[in-house]
Amino acid sequence: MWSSAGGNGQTRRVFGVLIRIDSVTKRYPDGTVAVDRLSLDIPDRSITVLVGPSGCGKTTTLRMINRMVEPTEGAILIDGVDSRQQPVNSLRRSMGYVIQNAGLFQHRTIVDNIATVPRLLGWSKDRARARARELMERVGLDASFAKRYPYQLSGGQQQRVGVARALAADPPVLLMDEPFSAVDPVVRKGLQDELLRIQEELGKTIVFVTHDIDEAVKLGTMVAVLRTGGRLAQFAPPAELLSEPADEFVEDFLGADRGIRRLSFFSSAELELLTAPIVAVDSTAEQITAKVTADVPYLLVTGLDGRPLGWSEPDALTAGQIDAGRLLSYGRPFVAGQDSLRAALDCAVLSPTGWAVAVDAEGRATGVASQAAIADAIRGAHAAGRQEGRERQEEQPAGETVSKAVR
Ligand SMILES: Nc1ncnc2c1ncn2[C@@H]1O[C@H](COP(=O)(O)OP(=O)(O)OP(=O)(O)O)[C@@H](O)[C@H]1O
Repeated sequence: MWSSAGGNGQTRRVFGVLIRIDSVTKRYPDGTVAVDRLSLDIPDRSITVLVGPSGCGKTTTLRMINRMVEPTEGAILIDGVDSRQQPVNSLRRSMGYVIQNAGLFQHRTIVDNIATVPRLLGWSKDRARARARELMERVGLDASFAKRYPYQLSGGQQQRVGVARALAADPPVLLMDEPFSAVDPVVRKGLQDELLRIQEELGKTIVFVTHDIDEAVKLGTMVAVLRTGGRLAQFAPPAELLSEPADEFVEDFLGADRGIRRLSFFSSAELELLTAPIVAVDSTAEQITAKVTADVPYLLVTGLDGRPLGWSEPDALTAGQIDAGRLLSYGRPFVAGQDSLRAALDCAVLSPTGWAVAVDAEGRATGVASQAAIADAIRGAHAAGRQEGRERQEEQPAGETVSKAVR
């Protein structure tokens, strides 16, 4: 067992390899090689994303895992057992399957759509429906939707039903094929966040196909980048992908800003915060004067509850009583230790003073950081990340590679 990437700043646990794709090739009858000698170790209880351009073999790979497509060569091992030795029906029951546009049965109510697999397994109607209602709550669907039909739901709501249906028989594995591609970006973000939360709660092993690299980086504990012809270009945790793309293809596929996006994986916990430039709104002129040093071009004024009110030049404060209405905006603060260095940098860039304001979970100011301090922290995090990557690669067998992430 080892620690792994956390899509929302949490450290996730990865327990071992659940699905081993061992030198698998798929050649369709017309001669198309969709997947070419692909080997991947898919870790247990985490999200592995298959990403790549259209036609690179993502769906074929996913379908080979539940034997909707049979490999031409190579083997797929589930928990160490060759999938060909398992009856297809029981194999598929152990793997929930979610597709784009949800693929719901239009003539069945939402509750009965979700209850489909439990009913097939012989559960009574009442028990299957009770399970379906429990899952509706888990995926964030209002109970009042239970008796509606799919056409009476929005696209995003239908996708939630699709996820609930796949989870109904509590399979250890979820296979998801571009499940969120057909919804708008805002709904999509909500569905992604929900999936991370569900994964965190339920500890499923999820194999997720997308052509969207941002989605892959956000969701993946591990990301497999495939190139046309179904060949593996790189298999790595997202932070490593961003910092060390294996070749030009991966680099191009990652797109612009990968340096900035990489900062999402660095915690702000090590960032050095200054508390000296913080003054309470009821401070006396003497107290304010005592805070002023050459290093502090601005003072952050906080309310009596400790929350930031705004920035001021020291001179404007030492002259007399603090007028909260005349302060410069402090912009958007970051939560120290919880948010990433990307968030801290964003705060500094947007701040009228160039300094970022750190707060605790209750929103009380805990310190401020200059852009220079954030740049130092970024250099430190890069060095630590490189070292961690080297150590992990030395310690772990190929494929069993994961690293820490913070968003
Ligand atoms: N049944 C089939 N017969 C012949 N060729 C096929 C078949 N299914 C898929 N292919 C081909 O295999 C290749 C890989 O297809 P696949 O659907 O796995 O790619 P993909 O990466 O999921 O693509 P997309 O992102 O466009 O969905 C493509 O060239 C496709 O045309």
